[in-house]
Amino acid sequence: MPEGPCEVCQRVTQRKCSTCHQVYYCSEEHENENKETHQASCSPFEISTSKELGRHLIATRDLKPSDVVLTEEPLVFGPKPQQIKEGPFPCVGCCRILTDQTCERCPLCLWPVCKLDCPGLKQPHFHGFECTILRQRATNTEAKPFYEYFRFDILIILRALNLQNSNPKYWEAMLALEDHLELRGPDTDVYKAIEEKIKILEENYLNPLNKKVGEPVLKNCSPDLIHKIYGILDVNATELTEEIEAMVLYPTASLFEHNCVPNTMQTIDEKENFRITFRAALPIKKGGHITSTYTNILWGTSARRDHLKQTKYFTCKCKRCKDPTEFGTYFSALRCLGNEENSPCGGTQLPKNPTEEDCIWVCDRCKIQLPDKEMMNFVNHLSTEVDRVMSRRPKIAELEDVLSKLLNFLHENHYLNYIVKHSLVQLYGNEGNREITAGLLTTKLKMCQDLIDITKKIDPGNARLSLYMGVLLNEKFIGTFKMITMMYEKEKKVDAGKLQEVLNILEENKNVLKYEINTTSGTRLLNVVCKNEMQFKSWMESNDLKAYV
Ligand SMILES: C[S@@+](CC[C@H](N)C(=O)[O-])C[C@H]1O[C@@H](n2cnc3c(N)ncnc32)[C@H](O)[C@@H]1O
Repeated sequence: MPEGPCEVCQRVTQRKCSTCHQVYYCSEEHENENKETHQASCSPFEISTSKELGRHLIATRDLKPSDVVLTEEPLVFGPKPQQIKEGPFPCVGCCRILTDQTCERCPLCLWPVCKLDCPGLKQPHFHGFECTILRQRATNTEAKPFYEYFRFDILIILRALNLQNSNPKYWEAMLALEDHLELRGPDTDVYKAIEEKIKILEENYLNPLNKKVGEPVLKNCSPDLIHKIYGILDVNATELTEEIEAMVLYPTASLFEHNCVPNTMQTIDEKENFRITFRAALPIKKGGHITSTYTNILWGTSARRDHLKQTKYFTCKCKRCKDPTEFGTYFSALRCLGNEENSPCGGTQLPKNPTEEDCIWVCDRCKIQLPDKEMMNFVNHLSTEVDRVMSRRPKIAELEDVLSKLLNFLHENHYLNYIVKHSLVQLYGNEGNREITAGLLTTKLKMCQDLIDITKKIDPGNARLSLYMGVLLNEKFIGTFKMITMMYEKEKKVDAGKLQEVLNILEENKNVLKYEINTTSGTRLLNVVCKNEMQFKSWMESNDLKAYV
């Protein structure tokens, strides 16, 4: 049993705070005595364990949206542990993506950096330690292709291994995390890929330094340990993808259980050493599970389930996964495809039991059944086509063309249609110098509203889709404002309720984006929303118009 000093008398005890179980009290009396002082820091969760979930977090009191659940600094931060074969590459100091390969280099190891005084270069837990290793072969930089020489995927392992020297407490905390080694045995692809990394790590980095120093610089760096650390990173680390491409591993944040409708939102502050903060996104009752999400909630159930199985080794059984319609959104639904004997009947095809392995898809009208594998292959094929179109900055005509093809096979709310429509609503009224027509404006506003309704159903707390929602609300504002000015020019009056509606959209958007200020796109969008608000209010003022108060 763990023990620690009582918060009041310092006597060593095993008894903990009965609410958060995080601090020690030798008696109920001392716990009550310190209640008021401890209240502010009393953890809103306790760590529980179950056979199915492993460790997970349970709320120790009722939490309302925006309440802070946890805030902590990373154990390890570094480039992703997957080899990057095609640029752009990250800066070894801060992992900011470099657009220019011939950019500045670290003066000591000659690895690429964003600027010579990047703060990450000197920090021992970022580039500081590994630099002493990398510089052992700093003369060979041009001998191989860029991606073969600069093995960014090795760096995070060096940083993790160095914790045994630099921070034994963090080292212990890291090794206590789930690694799922039992599913990453010698016959798996992931095992073979790591074996290759271990060879590179030893031959190119550790052995040269050990030779120079005359003794092993890391007490423990056996292949088994390296396999374990890669397992820990794959199962637990958070990926950063916007401007900074990196992996961050946190001690307690790693214990959040997954749910496809997470009840917390997370923000990572890159200016504060990548400190992570989790806030409640939905009300959470005392005793309820506190959840996060490990996958992309803009994917349909089969795609999410497959991703979780491949990368996190479990099958999700949350409410959304169990519901074939995904809360009435039909986010994965296909139009009836028919079969060899029967042509499509116009019905909707949905998985019968979506959480079952190899489930069957049934048409709600003609009852034709098709296997999950066949449906997934078909959707994957369409998804590749959508990715191809989206990657080349498509124009309205291209998007409308791909959408009309998709609508032949997919439900109008299918997640691939969502992606295409989300781009379309931003282009309607924004392409070329032509004024938007009243008809197109109506289409834009309807599409915005449909997407907003879906987004609210799959992410009711804006836990993950606040930027998507922010963009939609902003387009809804633009469309509604345009509609109002058209009406005003024609009739010289506007209903006060309509003006209030616009103000409400702006207010809702500021609320949706309030925790996005740590991301570049979030800040940019919030600035646009504030500018739009000023523009709208000054238009009302100049025309002497008033909304409801
Ligand atoms: C990031 S770790 C979470 C902490 C982990 N439970 C532990 O004890 O260290 C992810 C692992 O937790 C388990 N897990 C998380 N959410 C789950 C869920 N909804 N259903 C089943 N297992 C889950 C899986 O084993 C998964 O690979």
